[in-house]
Amino acid sequence: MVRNDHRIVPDRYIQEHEKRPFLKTQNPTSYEIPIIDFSLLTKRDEDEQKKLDYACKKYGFFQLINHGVVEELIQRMKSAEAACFDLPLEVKKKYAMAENDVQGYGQVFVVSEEQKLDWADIFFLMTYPPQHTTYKNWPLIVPDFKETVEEYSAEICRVSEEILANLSLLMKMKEDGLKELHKVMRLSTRMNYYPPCSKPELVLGLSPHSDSGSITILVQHDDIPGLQIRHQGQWIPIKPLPGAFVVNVGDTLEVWSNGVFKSVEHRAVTNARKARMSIPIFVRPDDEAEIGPVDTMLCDNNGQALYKRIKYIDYVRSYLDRKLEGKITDSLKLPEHVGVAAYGETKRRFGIDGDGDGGGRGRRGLGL
Ligand SMILES: O=C(O)CCC(=O)C(=O)O
Ligand SMILES: [Fe+2]
Repeated sequence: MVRNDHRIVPDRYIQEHEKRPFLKTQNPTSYEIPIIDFSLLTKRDEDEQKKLDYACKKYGFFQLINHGVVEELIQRMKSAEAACFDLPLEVKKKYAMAENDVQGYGQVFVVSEEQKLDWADIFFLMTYPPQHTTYKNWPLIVPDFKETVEEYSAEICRVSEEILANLSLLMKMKEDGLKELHKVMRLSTRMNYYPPCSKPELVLGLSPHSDSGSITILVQHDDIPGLQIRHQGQWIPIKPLPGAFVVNVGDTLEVWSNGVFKSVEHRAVTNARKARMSIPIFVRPDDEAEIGPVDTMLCDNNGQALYKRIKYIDYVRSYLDRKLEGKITDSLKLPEHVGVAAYGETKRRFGIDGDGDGGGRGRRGLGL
C-alpha cells in the first residue's frame, strides 16, 4: 500500500499547483476516443484499417473491441492482480525491485527529495516470451499466478501481432514488417494499484509519461475512470468501455513511423471512493533491435528522417538517465527537428520510496 491511511495525504504526494489534476469534465462529448473492431482487422477490412490509421495519428489511443480474449481469462488475470496487492506488505516486500533491476514490487522512485510521489503501487514483470523469463520477483505465492500471467501474455501477444500486421500495411510495409523490426517481440506486464485518496484533486496516481515500447494494451478493473490522455493541449478522461482494451502507440512506434503515429502523454488520476487497478502490457522490441524511421515512412516528410537511429537498449538507457523534462522521443530527434510535435513533460522513475514502506531503490521507466 502507498499509505495505510488514505485519509492522510502527506506533503510528498501533493502535486505543484499546475500539475494537479482537474477532475471536472467540461465537455463530456469531447472525450470519446476511436473504437476499433479487432475482428475486422483480422479480415484486413480497409475501412477499419483507415479508422486505425486515424486513431494512431490523431489520438495515439483507441479502444479495442471484439479482440477474442475470453472474459474468463481476463477475469482470472484481474483476480491474480488483486491477490498480489492483497498480500501483506511484509510479503510484498519480499518481491521488491532490487537496485538496477526492473522486475518486482515497487513504488514511484524519487530522483530528488523534492520530487513528488505518485499515489500508486506497482508490480512490474517481464512476461513474454516464456523461454526468456527469469521469474525473478514474481509473486508466485499467489495460486496459479504464473499460469494465468503466461496464458494472458500469450493472448495479448496474439492480439498485438494482429494490430502490428495492420499497422505494417498502413506503413506500406509487408505484413510482418513491424514484427521483424522487433527481432524478438517482448512483453512486460505492469500491475498498477491506485488506492482511494481523500484528496484526489491534489495527487496523481501516475504522472504524465509516454510508454517507451511499440504498443501498449491495457485492461482496467470495473467501471472506475482514471486514465487521461493529452489531446489538443487538454487532459481528457478515457471512459472505461466494458470488455474493451485500451491500446496506445508507444515511443518506438512513433519513431519507426517517422512521427506519423503519435506516442501521446497520459496519466492516471485517483478518486476518493474506490481503489482502481489496471494492467498495461507493454510490447517492445529486443534490446538489440534498431529504432529509427523506416524507409517507407520517409516520403510523408519529404524523404527526411525526423529521428536518428539507435538501439532500443540505448534508447531505454537514455530514457532512464534523462534528467531534463520533455517528451523523451525529442532526445532522438535530429537537431533540426527538435521541438517539432513535442508534448511537454515526460519523466518517470520507479522503485521503492522511503515513505513508510522502506525497501530498495532503483530507476524504472515505463514499458522497458
Ligand atoms: O492506469 C492506467 O490507466 C494507466 C497506466 C499507464 O499508463 C502505465 O502503467 O504506463
Ligand atoms: Fe503508460
